[in-house]
Amino acid sequence: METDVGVSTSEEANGSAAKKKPTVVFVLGGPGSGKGTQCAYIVEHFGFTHFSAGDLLRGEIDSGSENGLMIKSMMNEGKIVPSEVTVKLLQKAMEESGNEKFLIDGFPRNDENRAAFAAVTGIEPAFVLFFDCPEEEMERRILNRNQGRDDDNIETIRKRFKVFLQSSLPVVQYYESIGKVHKIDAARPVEEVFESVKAVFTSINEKDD
Ligand SMILES: Nc1ncnc2c1ncn2[C@@H]1O[C@H](COP(=O)(O)OP(=O)(O)O)[C@@H](O)[C@H]1O
Ligand SMILES: Nc1ccn([C@H]2C[C@H](O)[C@@H](COP(=O)(O)OP(=O)(O)O)O2)c(=O)n1
Ligand SMILES: [Mg+2]
Repeated sequence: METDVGVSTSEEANGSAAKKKPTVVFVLGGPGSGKGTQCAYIVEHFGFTHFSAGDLLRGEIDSGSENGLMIKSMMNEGKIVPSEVTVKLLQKAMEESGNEKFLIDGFPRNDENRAAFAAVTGIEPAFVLFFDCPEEEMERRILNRNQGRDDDNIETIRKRFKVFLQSSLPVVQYYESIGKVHKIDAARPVEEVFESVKAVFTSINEKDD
C-alpha cells in the first residue's frame, strides 16, 4: 500500500509560480540502530526513495573514483567524510531519481553536514526521525550484521560510537530545539519499531489533508 505524503511548495520571491521543492526526511540514529532496516519498510509503505549516505560513499569507493581511497581510510577510522563529497553524492542521487520524496539515512552526521546540505540544496527537512537505542544493543546488532563491511569490527565500532556522541547527537539536539524530531524507541523488535514509524508518517499525511 502506498500512502501520499505531501510535497512542500515555496513561493518565488516575486510571488510568481510556486516552485516545488523535494520533501526530505532525515533518518538519524547511532550505528546499528536500524536506520537502513526501517527505511526499507518506509519505502514500501509510503513511496519515498531511500538514500543511505554510507551506501553512497561505499559506492564511490567501489567505483574507483579519485576520492575512493580517502573515503575508505576515513570510514575505517570511523570518521565523517567531508561534506563536500557527501552532499554532492546526495544531490546527484536526488536529481537522478525522478522522485520528490526522499529518506536520507545517516545524514547529517555533524553540523558541517547539516549546514552544507542546506546551503547547497536550499532544502530543510520536513522532519527528522531519530532511532534511539542503547549502545550495547547497537554493538550486538553490528557484530551480527554480516554485510562484510570493513568498519564493522569492534575497534572501529567503538570509534563510530564516540563520533556519534560527539558530533551526530548535537545535530539531533539542534533539530529537537526547533521541534522537528520524532524520537522512536529503536531497541524493540523490527515490527514494533515500524508500528511507531508508521504512526509518524500517517499522522503527517493526515495533517496535510
Ligand atoms: N529492531 C531490530 N531488532 C533487532 N535487530 C535489528 C533491528 N533493526 C535492525 N536490526 C539488525 O541490526 C543490524 C543493523 O541494522 P541496520 O538497519 O543496518 O542499522 P543502521 O543502518 O542504523 O546501522 C542489521 O543486521 C539488522 O538486520
Ligand atoms: N553523512 C555521512 C554518513 C556516513 N559516513 C561514513 C562514516 C560512517 O561511519 C560510515 C558508515 O555510515 P553508515 O550510515 O553506512 O553506517 P551505519 O548504517 O550507521 O552503521 O560512513 C560519513 O562520513 N558521512
Ligand atoms: Mg545503515
